[in-house]
Amino acid sequence: MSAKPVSFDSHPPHGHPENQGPSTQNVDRASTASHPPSVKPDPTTTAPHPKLNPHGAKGSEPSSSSSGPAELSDLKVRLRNALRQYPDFPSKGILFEDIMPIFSSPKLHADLVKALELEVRAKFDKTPDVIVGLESRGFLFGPSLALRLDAGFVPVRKQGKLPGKLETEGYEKEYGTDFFQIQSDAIAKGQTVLVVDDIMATGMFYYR
Ligand SMILES: O=P(O)(O)OC[C@H]1O[C@H](OP(=O)(O)OP(=O)(O)O)[C@H](O)[C@@H]1O
Ligand SMILES: Nc1ncnc2[nH]cnc12
Repeated sequence: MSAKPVSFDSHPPHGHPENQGPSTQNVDRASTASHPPSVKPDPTTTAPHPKLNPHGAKGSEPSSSSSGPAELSDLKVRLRNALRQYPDFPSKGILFEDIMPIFSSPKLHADLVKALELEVRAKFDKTPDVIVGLESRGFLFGPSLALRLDAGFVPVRKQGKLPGKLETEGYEKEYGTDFFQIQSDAIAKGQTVLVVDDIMATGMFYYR
């Protein structure tokens, strides 16, 4: 439905040409479910998209009466503060953003799904028919978001994992090369698709 990635975080991705400086997050702060992070104002929060349609297309009614731009920006602050940074992992020069503290907390996990739903509804005037999740960490986000949007879920997997007729595409990553595959009949002609993943690092997969 869009060739351009929609970033949950409005910072350019790590390693992207627009983001060669140090991380804007606290590298030495470790937050966990049992030690929740402090909430700071989010200077990167943007105004709601003009296409926001609260009564629009399929499955477009957010599931909470308190949802909206203010709730979304609050959720983004909490989620960003839950990330943990590991410098020089898995190799020197990489700042690894660990998303797992979000999933170890039921509250943050619920916040994440809610925020993704609100973001999609704010960004697009029609919800997607299919959510495509990229292995591995895209699988943490895709199925729960698909349920919230009344969409199907289709996996894109690393080479050699899917049976049947496949489409294959190679891509460069921040620390390596890999191949993605999808089943050829997984998406029907005319369906709108939203691709979901955990993080843009170099953005190579999206921008090439
Ligand atoms: O912006 P890019 O440079 O393209 O990098 C981002 C990609 O790299 C990671 O996948 P990876 O295959 O390393 O890990 P995973 O299997 O744990 O998801 C991450 O999950 C993104 O898919
Ligand atoms: N900097 C990074 N942090 C977390 N996951 C990644 N996958 C690729 N680059 C990454």
